Amino acid sequence: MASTTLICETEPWKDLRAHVDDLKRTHLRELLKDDKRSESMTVEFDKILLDYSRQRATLDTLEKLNNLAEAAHLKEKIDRMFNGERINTTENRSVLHVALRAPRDSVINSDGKNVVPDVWNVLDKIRDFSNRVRTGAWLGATGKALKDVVAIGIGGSFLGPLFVHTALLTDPEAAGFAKGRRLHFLANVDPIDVARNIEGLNPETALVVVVSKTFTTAETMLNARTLRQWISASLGPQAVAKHMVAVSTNLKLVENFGIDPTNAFAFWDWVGGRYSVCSAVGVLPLSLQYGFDVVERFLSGASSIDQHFRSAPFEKNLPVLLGLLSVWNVSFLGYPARAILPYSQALEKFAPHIQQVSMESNGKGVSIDGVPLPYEAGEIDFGEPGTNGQHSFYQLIHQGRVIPCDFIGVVKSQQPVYLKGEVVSNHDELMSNFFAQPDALAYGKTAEQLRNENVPDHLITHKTFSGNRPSLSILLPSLNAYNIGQLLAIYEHRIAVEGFVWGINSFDQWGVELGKSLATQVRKQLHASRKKGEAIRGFNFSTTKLLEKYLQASSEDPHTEEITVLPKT
Ligand SMILES: O=P(O)(O)OC[C@H]1O[C@](O)(CO)[C@@H](O)[C@@H]1O
Repeated sequence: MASTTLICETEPWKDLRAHVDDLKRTHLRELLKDDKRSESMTVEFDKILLDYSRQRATLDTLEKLNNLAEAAHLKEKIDRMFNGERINTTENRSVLHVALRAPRDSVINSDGKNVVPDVWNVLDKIRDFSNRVRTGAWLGATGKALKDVVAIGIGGSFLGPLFVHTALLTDPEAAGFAKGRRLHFLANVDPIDVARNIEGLNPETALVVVVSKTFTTAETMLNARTLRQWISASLGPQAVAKHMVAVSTNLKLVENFGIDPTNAFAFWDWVGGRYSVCSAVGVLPLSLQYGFDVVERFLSGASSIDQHFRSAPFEKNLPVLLGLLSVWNVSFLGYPARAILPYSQALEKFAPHIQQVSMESNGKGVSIDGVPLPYEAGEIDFGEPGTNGQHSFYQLIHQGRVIPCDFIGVVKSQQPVYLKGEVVSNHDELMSNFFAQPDALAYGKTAEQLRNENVPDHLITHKTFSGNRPSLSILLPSLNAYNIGQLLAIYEHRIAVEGFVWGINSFDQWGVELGKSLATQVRKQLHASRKKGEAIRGFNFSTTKLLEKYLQASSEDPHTEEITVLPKT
């Protein structure tokens, strides 16, 4: 299995390449006439329905994709991940986010050690701490209950928890447990984000959770120092112990920062940042807001998909099917992007989260063995909840670029409304669009149809829709904590499947390092120019001029004088 052969050199890849021409001769209008095909392109697991009949694929395509999975050793790679092997080779780490949501009695080994008891130790500690904060057994320095939590973190230490929080906000059960509490996220190093977060916030009732896997991320650490100052300026430095806690793999740095290690919640280097929402990264802030029991249901949902992913045959395996179809769309049909279109406002932060999971994982240019890829890996993910997206970028999807779409619908609304006298309930209105859009994309509208509708000749080409635009539909039974966990895990594993087939390392992210080190050089220059009037040196003409302009135009702003109290917004 340790082979350096690129997947594009295998027979199944070449076979799929040749097969593209067969597909080019068909139109989705034709493919969708075959009910048997459509029926076999529908899969259900744990009340989640996946319908991929609107993919530009035949049953033959699926068989060929299955051969590709075999050539890529997909099954072995999935097993190696679950077995805790160090599949993140460039960082020499195992990839075990599945252990974060494994039932208490399961055994998942990393380096011969069962990591599940460690996971549950932290979960128990979170259950206890969040209960104490929520019940008022843990109070702030002035004796007040802590009702506002500010989670500071960026990237994976932000986007996943934000997605889950946003999805739970309107879930009636979760909302009931969150009464009187607020959860805020501070991610951007832009001081505007600080200003927005502390607007209307009283440090006496605020708990700051610093979330950083490394505890070295520049943005997070500056924001943490900023809020530490906000707390000490108002309540005194001794208040920090009551008002700041941390989540990290680097407990030494947490202590150096001045946070009591007993108030630090650990995770492990076998959890990638973008796969960390099921660790204390997400579980702590979410438990503080909704209570641990709700979050535990979220973990169970993710775990149910983990088990399905590991054991279901590929033809019934949701993440595997989704992953293989994505490879088909990107590598063979040549579509570089994917639109994630949830028909639920509760999922408004799902696409931004998946953007990181997918694009940081699979945005790679070399194979896992370091060989430059002669094919593109990764895809551009973006999205908006329907129907907002329909009034924004759908025009491009319908008549411009071909972008495979994921339509995600929910059977039971979190907040049903049915007004007297209306034709349908508000949720049915929303879902009418969920059902209509995939067909509009697939079938399009022909000139002949338009003529039959007496559309004037000069508008025929403008109103013609080519159709033949692929999509898939995922229908969830509802959107409670359990289903939210399932949805998350389906996408996490789908993205891993894509990476496994492309033969890349989906679990490192060297690409973000260069920008970070160049920013360090700029930071030094800004300091030297502002404090010592040093000339700009070591940058190209363009950057030098931009820096000069910036320094000159902002010389009046508070860059040189240190402030001790944050300005009021
Ligand atoms: O949790 P940390 O260590 O602060 O890192 C934040 C983010 O920075 C990255 O390393 C790069 O964007 C992400 O992978 C990670 O989620």
